[in-house]
Amino acid sequence: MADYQIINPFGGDLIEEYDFAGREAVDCAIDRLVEGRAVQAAMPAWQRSDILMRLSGLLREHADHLARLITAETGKTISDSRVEIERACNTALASAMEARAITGEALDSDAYPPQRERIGVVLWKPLGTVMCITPFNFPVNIAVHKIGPAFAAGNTILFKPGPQNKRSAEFLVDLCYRAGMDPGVLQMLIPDIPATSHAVAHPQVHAINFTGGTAAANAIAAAAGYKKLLFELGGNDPLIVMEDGDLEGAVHAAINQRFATAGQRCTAAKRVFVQRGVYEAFTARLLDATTSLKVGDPMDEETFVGPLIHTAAADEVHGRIADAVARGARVLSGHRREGNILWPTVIEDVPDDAPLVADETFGPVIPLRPFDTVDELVTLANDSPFGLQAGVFTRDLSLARSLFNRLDVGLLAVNDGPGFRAEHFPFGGVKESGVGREGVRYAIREMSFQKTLVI
Ligand SMILES: NC(=O)c1ccc[n+]([C@@H]2O[C@H](COP(=O)([O-])OP(=O)(O)OC[C@H]3O[C@@H](n4cnc5c(N)ncnc54)[C@H](O)[C@@H]3O)[C@@H](O)[C@H]2O)c1
Ligand SMILES: O=CCS(=O)(=O)O
Repeated sequence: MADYQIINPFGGDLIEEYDFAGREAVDCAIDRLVEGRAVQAAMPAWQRSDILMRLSGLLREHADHLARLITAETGKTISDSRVEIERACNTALASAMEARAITGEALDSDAYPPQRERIGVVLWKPLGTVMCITPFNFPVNIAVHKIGPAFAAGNTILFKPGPQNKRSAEFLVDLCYRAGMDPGVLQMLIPDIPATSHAVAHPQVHAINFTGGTAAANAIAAAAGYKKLLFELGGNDPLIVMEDGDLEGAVHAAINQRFATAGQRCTAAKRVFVQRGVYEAFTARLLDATTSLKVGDPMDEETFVGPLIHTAAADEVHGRIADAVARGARVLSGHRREGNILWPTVIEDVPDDAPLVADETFGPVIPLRPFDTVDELVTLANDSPFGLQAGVFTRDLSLARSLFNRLDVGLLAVNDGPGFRAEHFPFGGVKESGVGREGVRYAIREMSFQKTLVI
């Protein structure tokens, strides 16, 4: 039997099986990427920009095929997959724009004595070879968020997608080649864990750009040694509804940012805090909206909630809901399961230390938590090892400003949910949500170093 089987999360049919790459294949790919540095060094920025622009066009041209590949391998609904490809086109386009705009700065030595009559010209240079490791949930857009900026910065790239995403990843790499990237500049491999660690530790790999969970991040950090690490990790992001907030907007954000992608998104609204005065009204509207969502076949254009990625994931989320109920929580809607599909679930009275809310729960569950004061809210929201993003619905700008200062997050969206993301905005968290920033311009800087010429 092959090392890995790609199973369709909806229906369970076998899509493909394959063997993982071993250490020899890793060494071969890295040798190729070392040679490919000369290709990048000889290429002017405008040519890199043109290639990324072509990639954006190719992604658009093949959007339907790519969306279907993503849906088949992840169970993400086809409408979600289409949104992902639209985002990936923008990410490639933003990488093309930024590739031309990488600029340094000039410094005059006369700012401090002694007088030296010198000028420093500070430029951004590529790190060399960057290994990009991606998760299952946004297999194309997250990959483009890594490959686009790494290429724009002038690096060569070793791309390791999630094992479930082999087909969409191969198609993406083929589009990159068709756009004009040299195979010496981009190599894709899916090694087993020991061979992945070998690549991570390899002295010719200068940086790891990783998106995924804490366990893998810890293993990568342990293997990497002294090299640049860019980590985009998990979240337990709060959506906050204040008494003066737009309830309709808040319900819309909760539904779209928790039940889409079956809740398997780092920035999903995983905890919903509602101020006591509007708790009942918000809950009633949320339940109304939840029960009308179509659940089922992810290839159906009308489906809003499809399956989780695999049976173990569905077992885990289903088990956490059952555990919360055993601790006194009340299910208001959902908690039904068929195969890997979990019906969108709204639940209240979950104890704050139940794993359903204390840990990152990757599934379509909204735990409602009432609160009275802003101080109480801030304590609850910050009581997490994670700190990715947050969203607040309020008309009070001074409150928004104060929450911006007090919440431990990388982004606060006002009158939107924590799932807000524009591809060119800085993206990343604090605490265990990660290290460094994505968002095209910021990712380019993360995958570059500053070199200074003194004249
Ligand atoms: N912050 C973000 O931008 C962001 C975005 C998407 C997902 N995520 C997080 O990713 C997680 C879900 O994705 P997942 O289940 O694919 O994550 P995962 O950590 O299991 O896997 C991510 C990638 O790491 C690889 N990997 C696993 N173990 C490894 C090891 N020991 N050494 C090297 N590589 C290893 C996997 O094969 C995969 O390619 C969630 O925690 C989610 O919050 C974060
Ligand atoms: O899992 C999250 C990735 S994104 O949608 O926030 O970019």
